[in-house]
Amino acid sequence: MGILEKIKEIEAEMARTQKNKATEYHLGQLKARLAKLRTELQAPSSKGGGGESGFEVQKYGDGRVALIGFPSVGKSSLLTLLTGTESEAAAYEFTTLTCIPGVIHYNDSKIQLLDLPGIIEGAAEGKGRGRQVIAVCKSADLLLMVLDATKPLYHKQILTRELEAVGIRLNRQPPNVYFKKRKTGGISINSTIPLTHLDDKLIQRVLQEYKLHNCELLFKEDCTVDDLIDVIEGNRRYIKCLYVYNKVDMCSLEEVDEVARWHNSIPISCSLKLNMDGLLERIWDMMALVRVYTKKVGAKPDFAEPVVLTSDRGGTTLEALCRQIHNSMVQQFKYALVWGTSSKHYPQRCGLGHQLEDEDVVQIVKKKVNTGEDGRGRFKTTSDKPLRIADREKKPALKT
Ligand SMILES: Nc1nc2c(ncn2[C@@H]2O[C@H](COP(=O)(O)OP(=O)(O)OP(=O)(O)O)[C@@H](O)[C@H]2O)c(=O)[nH]1
Repeated sequence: MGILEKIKEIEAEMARTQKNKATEYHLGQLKARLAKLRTELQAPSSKGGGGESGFEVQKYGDGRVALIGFPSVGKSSLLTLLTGTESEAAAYEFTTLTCIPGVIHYNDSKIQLLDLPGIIEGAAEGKGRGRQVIAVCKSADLLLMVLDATKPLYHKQILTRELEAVGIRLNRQPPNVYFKKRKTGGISINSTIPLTHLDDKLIQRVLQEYKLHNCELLFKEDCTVDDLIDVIEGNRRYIKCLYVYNKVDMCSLEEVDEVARWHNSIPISCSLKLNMDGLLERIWDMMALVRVYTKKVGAKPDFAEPVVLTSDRGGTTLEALCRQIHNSMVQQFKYALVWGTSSKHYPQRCGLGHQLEDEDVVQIVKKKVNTGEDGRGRFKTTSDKPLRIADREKKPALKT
């Protein structure tokens, strides 16, 4: 029996099993088995896995945003509007067949925007180009789920389910659980808070399914069995998602007003270029990019080209800034003077752990290089020993 058939069989069994206290353990075990099979399905060796030409686009800019949605919802039209990159848009479905990249220039930053082929129900199991599209989605910092405002609302649920099936969690934080596999010592389960959805027996059943006989689990929040499976699988991607309702030019004012009030949702119209500024603002807010302007001693800050930091990739500390400039900068770093909202006074003298905020100005002061005269008439070398004249004469002449 193939993986897909096994998945179908488990899904059917779960659908016909009544949910009650007595079946809870069996259902937990089935969920774990399903998660294992889905992970197997994602493996590059399995049929349809891995990359496909046209989908591997190099990362560019300060962050990556991917457009995901059903066919003909207006993804290509949106890419063209936001980036100026031509992506074929037509009234028929599946116009876009590969990954088309564009760049949004906003607030001195460059954000890569990817137009992807439309996906259909069953994408997670390899229907259409679903697997390739989803693989690209996993590499994005933000997803724009483009939905047709004139189509039924359950489209959002179908897409979310497809993404969940491949381990993408939208607008959620990883469960606060410490999990470590061990070689010996048996299973240790602890929690700092009462668990209302899990008990020892259910946890043991899930661990059994994964053949885990020696491990440590510490729950720091009230988790469900799905959270526990996510923690054990360890390959989940937690991505922010903005729900973009396009084609609102065909909706009534009341409907547009309602959409605008939903959480993480924004109404737009590509045809009428409606709310494009609002969309860019929301993308910017959700990406949470931090622009830092560097400055040399006695000079004005370089406002033309900021160093852009993100909390997801590398963090927003002074250390992350140093690493972005050059890896050796962390070793050379003595302290930094910071002007901006993150500093208590102007300028504030800060260490590597200081958290920077958007539009801060930073002047990095490096440690003194250990060469030259040390002020007492001695020559210093890196080993801090005086350089003898004999040593200096031994040095080879510079080649011209
Ligand atoms: N009324 C209306 N039509 C729109 C809007 N945006 C796009 N369309 C139309 O919707 C159709 C599909 O647009 P595309 O941009 O090709 O959609 P897509 O999601 O890229 O489609 P695929 O490539 O098949 O995935 C085109 O005929 C567009 O003119 C809009 O805001 N309002």
